[in-house]
Amino acid sequence: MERPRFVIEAAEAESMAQKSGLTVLQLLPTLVKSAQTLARPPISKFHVGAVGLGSSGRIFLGGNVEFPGLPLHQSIHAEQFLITNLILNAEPRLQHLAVSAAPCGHCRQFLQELRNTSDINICITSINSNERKYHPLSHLLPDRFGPNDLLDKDVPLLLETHQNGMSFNLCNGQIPETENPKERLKYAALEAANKSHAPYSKCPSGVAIMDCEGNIYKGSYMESAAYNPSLGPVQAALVAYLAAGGSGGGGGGYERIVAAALVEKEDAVVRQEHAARLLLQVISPKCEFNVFHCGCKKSCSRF
Ligand SMILES: O=c1ccn([C@H]2C[C@H](O)[C@@H](CO)O2)c(=O)[nH]1
Ligand SMILES: [Zn+2]
Repeated sequence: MERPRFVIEAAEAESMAQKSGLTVLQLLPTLVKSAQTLARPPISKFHVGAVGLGSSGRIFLGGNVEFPGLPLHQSIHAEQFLITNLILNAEPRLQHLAVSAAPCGHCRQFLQELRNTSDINICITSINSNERKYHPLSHLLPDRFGPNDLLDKDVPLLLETHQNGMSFNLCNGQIPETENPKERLKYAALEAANKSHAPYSKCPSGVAIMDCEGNIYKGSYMESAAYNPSLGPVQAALVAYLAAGGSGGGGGGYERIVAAALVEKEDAVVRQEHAARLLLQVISPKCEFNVFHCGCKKSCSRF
């Protein structure tokens, strides 16, 4: 069987639906089983699959990822994988979501970081096997606590364009052309940090990881208004790695990650360095990890 992919183009989604005599909205729940096969839950063995339809008509898949040897809160929920997948593909809006199990409170909260969350419609396939119904997220999480409680209305939310203005002192915001793998990795992490959603702590960060073939995968830190459901930058980079098939499709595959770079602000009140180092050390003990500090806007004191 062909391995399911993490993104289905709009035209292909239409033709898949047509072939099955379904609408695209009816197609989403039928893809949840494929999404479940993409999950990596070696601890729980509980495969969660999430399938999202974006405003571009593209379909995105996500699965849960667990890390033996680490605390459970380092796990990536299928819904978080899915949102990260949308970000990787610059999808501006999530409209419909089909999931294999009821989204937990943490995921309902994480989804509040999107604009107009009440417009996101969710179908839970485990409880609606005969009658596939979508319900608005507001139905699953009434009386929400979210970005509006803490931020001005014009602050960009998740999936919206972020430009955090982080730079190293010489690059002036420009990414130099370079063949040097370490430099490429460092600037990839800077790019990821500039797209990070960190409006609560104002401590954006980004990670880039490199596999043994020299491929680079970027991940941006994403905060939640409720803090704990936030997703770390290494997790986000691992989503990029897994979604690109970087792990070779097997069980773990993280030992193929040979180098990683983290970019965050100097003297940041929220720092990723220690958690990132721990996670990388456990999943890929030989991975070389470097941390680069930089300034926001024009000021930069190091590197
Ligand atoms: O909303 C949810 C609830 C749980 N899980 C995952 C987390 C963990 O890997 C496993 C068991 O909780 O299921 C999700 O992906 N999404
Ligand atoms: Zn969850």
